[in-house]
Amino acid sequence: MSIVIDAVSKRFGQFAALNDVSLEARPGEFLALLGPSGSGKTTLLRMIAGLDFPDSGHVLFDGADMTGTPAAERQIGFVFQNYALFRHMTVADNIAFGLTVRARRDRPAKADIRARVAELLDLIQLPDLGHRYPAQLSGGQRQRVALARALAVEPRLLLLDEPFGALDAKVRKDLRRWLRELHDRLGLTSVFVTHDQEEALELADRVVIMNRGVIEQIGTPREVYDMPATPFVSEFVGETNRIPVTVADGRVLHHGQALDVSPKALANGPAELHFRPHEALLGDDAPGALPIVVGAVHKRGGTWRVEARVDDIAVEIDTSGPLPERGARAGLRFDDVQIFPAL
Ligand SMILES: Nc1ncnc2c1ncn2[C@@H]1O[C@H](COP(=O)(O)OP(=O)(O)OP(=O)(O)O)[C@@H](O)[C@H]1O
Repeated sequence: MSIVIDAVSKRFGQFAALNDVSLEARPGEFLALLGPSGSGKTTLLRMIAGLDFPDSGHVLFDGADMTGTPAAERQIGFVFQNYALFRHMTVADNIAFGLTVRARRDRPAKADIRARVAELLDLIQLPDLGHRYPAQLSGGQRQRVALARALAVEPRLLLLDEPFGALDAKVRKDLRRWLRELHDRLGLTSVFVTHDQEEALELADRVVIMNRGVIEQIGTPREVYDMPATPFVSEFVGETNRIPVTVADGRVLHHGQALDVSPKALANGPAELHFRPHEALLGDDAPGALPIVVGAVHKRGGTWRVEARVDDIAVEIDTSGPLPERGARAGLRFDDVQIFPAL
């Protein structure tokens, strides 16, 4: 199923939680909504779910306008971080819940519900735990049961709000791989809210980066990492070094000295150079290079991480080449670099 969010805005009193947000999820796509706390991710998810309604704009599923349709009629599966299982019900009864509460005419026969629950227990790889109570499960197992409960009603769309937020790093990593496989196998369209960039970049086909109620960029994990559209995305996704410069008549100046850097199409005025540690080439302090003073050096994975300073600004560079001495003057060059107008 495809989802279209068309110019959706939502206010809470004077506060604009979503401001003219538009995006599309293609059928079978896994979208991550990524952004800092309060950026509007959950509000947007709730509009898609039908748990809340926009002040203006539209929500379409497969082209049909669902803007005012309540959640119960949207055929959606939800998994929330704090969407606790019913403690007094067994795992099997929890999974069956969405089917057993249906009106009699839509409710499957008891034997069919049992069969469906057994199928879902297999799917979440907990085939023998149907008789247990939630308190007898680990956190990761509970979230898998929550997912099975969401899938029981055969949703067309799966919405997940920080489903693994409360779990430890290792379980989280395992579960997210498993979730991605499940998404592919079942042919779902999924929207996943997270503020963990690693999770978003690893899981999603495309990442929607949100900030203060607007979308800063929508792109593949590679696009948002390698080609950040805004300074916010550059800072929020991955590590970034930022150096103030000036654009003047097609040149990029640092303390009046021209750098070998393309100003792209920027107008004259103050600007900011953004580069990731692996994007700088460490060399000598020749004209055109950004001058640095080398600090500590330490091993990081297969490369060296060099800490350095540009004036009093700390920068970090990854290199596998010859290592400069601490205190040495050196210079940085760039194959490709992001440059944004100063805010
Ligand atoms: N019912 C509400 N009434 C008033 N303000 C609200 C309401 N729901 C959300 N907000 C505000 O809207 C903003 C966006 O909230 P939202 O929950 O969408 O953010 P989020 O990006 O999901 O954050 P988090 O990562 O912390 O969950 C926040 O500033 C929040 O305080």
